[in-house]
Amino acid sequence: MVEIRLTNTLTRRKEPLVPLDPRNLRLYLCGPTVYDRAHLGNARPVVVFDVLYRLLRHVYGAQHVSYVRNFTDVDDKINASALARQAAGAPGTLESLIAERTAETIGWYHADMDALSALRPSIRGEVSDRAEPRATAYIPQMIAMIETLVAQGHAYAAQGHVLFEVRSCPGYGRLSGRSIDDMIAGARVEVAPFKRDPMDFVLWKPSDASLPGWDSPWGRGRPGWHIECSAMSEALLGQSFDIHGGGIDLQFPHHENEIAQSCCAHPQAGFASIWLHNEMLQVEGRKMSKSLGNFFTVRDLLDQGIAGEVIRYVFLMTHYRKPMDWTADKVREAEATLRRWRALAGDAGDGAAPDAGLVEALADDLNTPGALARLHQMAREIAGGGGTGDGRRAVFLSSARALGLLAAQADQAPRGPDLSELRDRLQALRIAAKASKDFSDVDALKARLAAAGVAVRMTADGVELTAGAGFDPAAILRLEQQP
Ligand SMILES: Nc1ncnc2c1ncn2[C@@H]1O[C@H](COP(=O)(O)OP(=O)(O)OP(=O)(O)O)[C@@H](O)[C@H]1O
Ligand SMILES: [Zn+2]
Repeated sequence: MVEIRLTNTLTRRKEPLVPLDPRNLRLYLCGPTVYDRAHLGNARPVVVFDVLYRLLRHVYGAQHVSYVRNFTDVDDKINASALARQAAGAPGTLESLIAERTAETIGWYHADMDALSALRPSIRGEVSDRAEPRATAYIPQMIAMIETLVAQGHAYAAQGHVLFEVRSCPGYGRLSGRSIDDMIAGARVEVAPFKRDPMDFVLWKPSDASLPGWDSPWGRGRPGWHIECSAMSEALLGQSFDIHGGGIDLQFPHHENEIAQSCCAHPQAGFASIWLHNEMLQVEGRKMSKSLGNFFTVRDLLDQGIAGEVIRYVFLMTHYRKPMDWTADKVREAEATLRRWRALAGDAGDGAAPDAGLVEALADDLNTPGALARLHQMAREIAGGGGTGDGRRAVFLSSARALGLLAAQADQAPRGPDLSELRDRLQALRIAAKASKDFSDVDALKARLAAAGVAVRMTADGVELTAGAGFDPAAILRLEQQP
């Protein structure tokens, strides 16, 4: 079996991946906060971890890999953006504005990441909403974990908040490699009267009547960001799992705090064995970020006619542990290469095993530049002729596909009817209607879905859409394009 080696941020070494359970290799990636389109930087971890996910599926088998990537759909940035839209005159309650926006953003995220040929997360190979948990669906688990931390003396309640007491956690700072005192000196920690120590961070905070909130032992409130991932990873992957990932910007404080919470709640468990972090996509030497305003979205590039596969290739050109820039030269190189490679692969058959040298490059800490170099070499050999052309072309094609490149046209076209965006929209309208007692928008969308051959079933926890007889994809497309 191929030995996979990964650089573990926790130990700062390249280490062999030793699965806790080879029949269920478990991977958690911190997903997006859903209030806006993903920018190109947000797509880098998705592509990097998709390469890892594909490699794990190749080595261990798709049913033996679980990949969970969450949606953070409760967050102060989401609240602030909904409040701003309300202030600008958008109709509806804050709750309905938030529900609409998070559902819409999740639909955009899926469409954009699908365009980059990123496989959807799955649990033991099964793609479902469970593999992409929304934080708001796991509030009871978060409350239970906070209660455990309070009971074990690692957290305290004060003025409607619950704070994690950082100095109660022996290994705190190990992931980021800093002492608590250095962190206080270097970080912009929020000093607040209810904190015993400025480093203590929020597990739970109070919500006034105008903000989303849930009942808890500490009053109506909402979770802090860090506890979301600790609770969701435990619920779906267990107290110990193999790999936890994200961008390097999450190393501190988000991941340091996740470790503190999970390891103090379950001192006998290991939490994540390997911490894997991708470096940043930069613009003129600075991280591309919403707050700096130096960003463009994946959708902007797709709309300019740059193929998702080209964006993916540009990411693969740089090793994940190095910062990178997006340049027009790289785009030209990717487009020319992919055009040549498609022509070379021609009608090669599917199903060959990928080249061992390429798999070896990926197993060596996801060396994607090395894997691309191997593909270039294979392409030169095929172009140079030689008798066994067909077999070589089949290996070339499956090797490119191991990297998520040269997908079959059928894979790129939407597979069957994807009704998730419309389902999310109907659900958002329904939440809004419950608040406003005006169901006319819900009824109108239901009628249009029925006319397009879609059966609608409303249950206590959600909406189910199924394509029935008379399903009309063109009508669905028109519905999707209507605001
Ligand atoms: N410039 C970047 N390069 C690579 N990864 C990034 C970049 N910016 C954010 N990420 C990663 O994107 C993922 C989603 O993060 P999230 O939705 O919280 O974005 P964000 O941090 O709010 O973005 P921003 O920093 O622009 O506000 C995280 O894993 C984060 O590390
Ligand atoms: Zn997280």
